[in-house]
Amino acid sequence: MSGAGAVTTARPSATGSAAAPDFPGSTPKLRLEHVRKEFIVRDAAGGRGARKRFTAVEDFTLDVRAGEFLTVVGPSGCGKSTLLDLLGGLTEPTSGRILLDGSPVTGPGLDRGVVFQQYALLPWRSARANVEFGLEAKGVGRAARARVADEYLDLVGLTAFADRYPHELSGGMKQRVAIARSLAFDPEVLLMDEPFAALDAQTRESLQDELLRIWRTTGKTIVFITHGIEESVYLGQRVAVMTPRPGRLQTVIDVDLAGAGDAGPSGDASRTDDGTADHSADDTGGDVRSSALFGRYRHEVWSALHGSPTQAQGAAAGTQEDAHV
Ligand SMILES: Nc1ncnc2c1ncn2[C@@H]1O[C@H](COP(=O)(O)OP(=O)(O)OP(=O)(O)O)[C@@H](O)[C@H]1O
Repeated sequence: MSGAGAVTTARPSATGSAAAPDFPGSTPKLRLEHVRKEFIVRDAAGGRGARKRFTAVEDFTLDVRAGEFLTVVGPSGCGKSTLLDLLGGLTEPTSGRILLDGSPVTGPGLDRGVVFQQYALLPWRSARANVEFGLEAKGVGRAARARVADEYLDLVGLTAFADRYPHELSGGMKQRVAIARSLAFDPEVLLMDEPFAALDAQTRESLQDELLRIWRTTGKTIVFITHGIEESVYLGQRVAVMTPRPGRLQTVIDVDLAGAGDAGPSGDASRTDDGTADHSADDTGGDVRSSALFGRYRHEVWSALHGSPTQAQGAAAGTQEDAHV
């Protein structure tokens, strides 16, 4: 672990180079290799019926190791959701490839759970029945479904609300159900697209802590999209910073919050083996988000998002990115 103050661990993106592995010697859980995504959109300037190519994601190369918590941060419209859709197999790259355990992703699968900003719960089903949904698709029997659903509702602290319907739950509770539903069919990877963006600040912070606890309990690989700098630093072991559209990988910042928010002279209140914030520190008075170390990481991500050389290059190249078709 790096000592407090040793913040800068960013590396430049692999843009334009051969896709060298981020973790030599081991197969990454997920690998994005020179991924580019274009959409065909209407071209208002080109006359009636004209279309043009629109590049949302450009030459994106990144490995995610098994059990890692990776956050992806970038400005609005930079292609974050597009990237998550690609990882989920909901859409295909225009060029480049995406590998899961070394095999190309060809579509959605039960090996990946997706949690969206909108809870996407079925309104006519109770919380338990919503969590059971993915298990039905997997052919799990009724009794086993109910048992697994209750286990995951317990994990997200909703045992007492298992029989409630979505309209009877708060926003935070609905998102907890959505997380339980994604975890219940035991995917190896959890893909989360700004899942807490619609929640108030206090609920968001408590769900961030819950998610870290769940991640530590389950050992899932998590890719978490956000436009919140603080959220990216608080949750991620690494923060992948994207440029404005077309989204390229600007840089990856390693985060080690070990020791941040230390509560007392012992200095161990928030130490974790994985370097992410330990919410239990809050119980002892530690406040990770207010620590100087957290502030330095936040500034580092902020600096990468603003005034980056790649941003200027992207703007300069803008006229070439939207080719007519
Ligand atoms: N199906 C589509 N067809 C055409 N353009 C699309 C499509 N999906 C996304 N885009 C465009 O691609 C760009 C990236 O969109 P995306 O939703 O991935 O960005 P984002 O970073 O998630 O944005 P936000 O933070 O605002 O949610 C946007 O300019 C968007 O308009």
